[in-house]
Amino acid sequence: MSKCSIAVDIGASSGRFIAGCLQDNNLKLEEIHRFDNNLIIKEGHYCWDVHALYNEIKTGIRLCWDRGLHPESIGIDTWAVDFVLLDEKNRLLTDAIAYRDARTDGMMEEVFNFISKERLYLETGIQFQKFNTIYQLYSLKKSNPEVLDQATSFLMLPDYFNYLLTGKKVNEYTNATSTQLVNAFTKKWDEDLLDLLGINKEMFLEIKPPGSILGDMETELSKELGIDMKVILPATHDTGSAVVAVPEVDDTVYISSGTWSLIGVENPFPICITKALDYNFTNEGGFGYQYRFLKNVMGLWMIQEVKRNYNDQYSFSELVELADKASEFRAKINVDNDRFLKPENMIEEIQKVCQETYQEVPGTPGEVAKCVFDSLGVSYQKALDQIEEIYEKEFKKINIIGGGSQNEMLNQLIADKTGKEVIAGPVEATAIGNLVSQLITLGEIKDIKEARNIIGQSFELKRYTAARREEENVT
Ligand SMILES: Nc1ncnc2c1ncn2[C@@H]1O[C@H](COP(=O)(O)OP(=O)(O)O)[C@@H](O)[C@H]1O
Ligand SMILES: C[C@H](O)[C@H](O)[C@@H](O)C(=O)COP(=O)(O)O
Ligand SMILES: [Mg+2]
Repeated sequence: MSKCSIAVDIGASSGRFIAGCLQDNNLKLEEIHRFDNNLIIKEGHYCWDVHALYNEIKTGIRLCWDRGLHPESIGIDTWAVDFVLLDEKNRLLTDAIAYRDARTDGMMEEVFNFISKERLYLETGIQFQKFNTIYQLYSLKKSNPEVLDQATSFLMLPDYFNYLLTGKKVNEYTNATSTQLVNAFTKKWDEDLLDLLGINKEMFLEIKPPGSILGDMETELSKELGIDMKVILPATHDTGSAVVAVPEVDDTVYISSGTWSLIGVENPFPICITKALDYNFTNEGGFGYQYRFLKNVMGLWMIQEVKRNYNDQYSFSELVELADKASEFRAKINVDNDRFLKPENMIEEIQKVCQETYQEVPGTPGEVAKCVFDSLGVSYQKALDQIEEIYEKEFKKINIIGGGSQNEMLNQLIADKTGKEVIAGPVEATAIGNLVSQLITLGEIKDIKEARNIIGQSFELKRYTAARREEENVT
């Protein structure tokens, strides 16, 4: 009987608990639990409800027991950059403040007083997003320096959940790189940089690569939940796990399409050249010490907020249908403007930008949704052009993975706009990448090459070619 594993994939909009095992060289999935993940406000800051999320993890483990499953291991992944700090008694010193919180406004510019943007990029290879951990910690140093002094453990969110399950504290490599505090070449915490910023470097823990076995679940917890499992580190940055699940990476640009759209390529070395800096590409750590040369595009966060602004009156597929019917609507916006990171009302923000740029203002839900999808397409095309400029080559395929790969209209739009073959799926790429990383560690799968072959034959992949080639300028 082949060994089974559990992937806990907690994205910025929802979490899922998926069991997976090999049957006749196919990866069979069983969804055990799914839950929403919403920002909460604590003491004036946007936060993640880590207690509620940990309870969802325990609920999922109990449900495995109820279903008579006996998984060998469990692996947890979440979005990047966010963290908690523990004191010497392992008590929480901070809330899990979210990357969309305003506490990092202006912090990046202040950090440049200590280290130039160019040097920071040369050393870390990480994109400049105002919410990177480095700027969150700098903000904390300014507002509550005593908290940083008391901290003995810096744990990113998957690290924290792993600690709650096992009592062991490490930092996993792929997620650690998203902090912009790991040296892209040594793959270690950049202690010179931490000293430069006056951030307590003692609290950073050993960096462990994906595939590492962290340990067994704490005995008491196993008794409480009825199951004992190994905790294995997948690429705990969700996009790192998603990229593992790209069935064919050669000659392929991937778009990990969820709350964010992460558009990039897998690369064996970091690309820290000026053009990559100017275009704000990142070199996040990947499975097997590959690099994820990619760019963040605002993503389907925008349609999530539009859906919320309409009081969830429309499902995602209904918004896509309405957008498809609003075919005459043409206004487009720059989705990567920081004003879309956390506006009061996304619909009104989109309408304001259309007014400011003297374009037709979207009024109906279909027009609003079409504006979002068309504008995402423009941003994807721009990023693709930049990737091909830096690589000095044309990529043949685009593989869209994640929940957004279910958006058939957007898939076709990307094929039409780029003229490339678009492959859509797997939908649950992050959980699948998480699972195969565990199965490789358990010896069920030989390596990532074999894993990708198995994924390619286990899941339906839809293909789109250009119905019509579109040439448009970015507004
Ligand atoms: N049936 C559907 N049709 C079109 N788009 C969908 C559908 N279901 C989900 N989506 C898109 O997938 C997105 C969520 O992707 P997912 O990978 O689950 O996000 P995350 O991991 O960030 O929580 C939603 O914001 C939505 O735009
Ligand atoms: C804040 C980061 O850019 C973000 O975590 C991104 O890297 C990411 O992984 C988002 O994943 P989702 O599944 O939440 O879209
Ligand atoms: Mg996700």
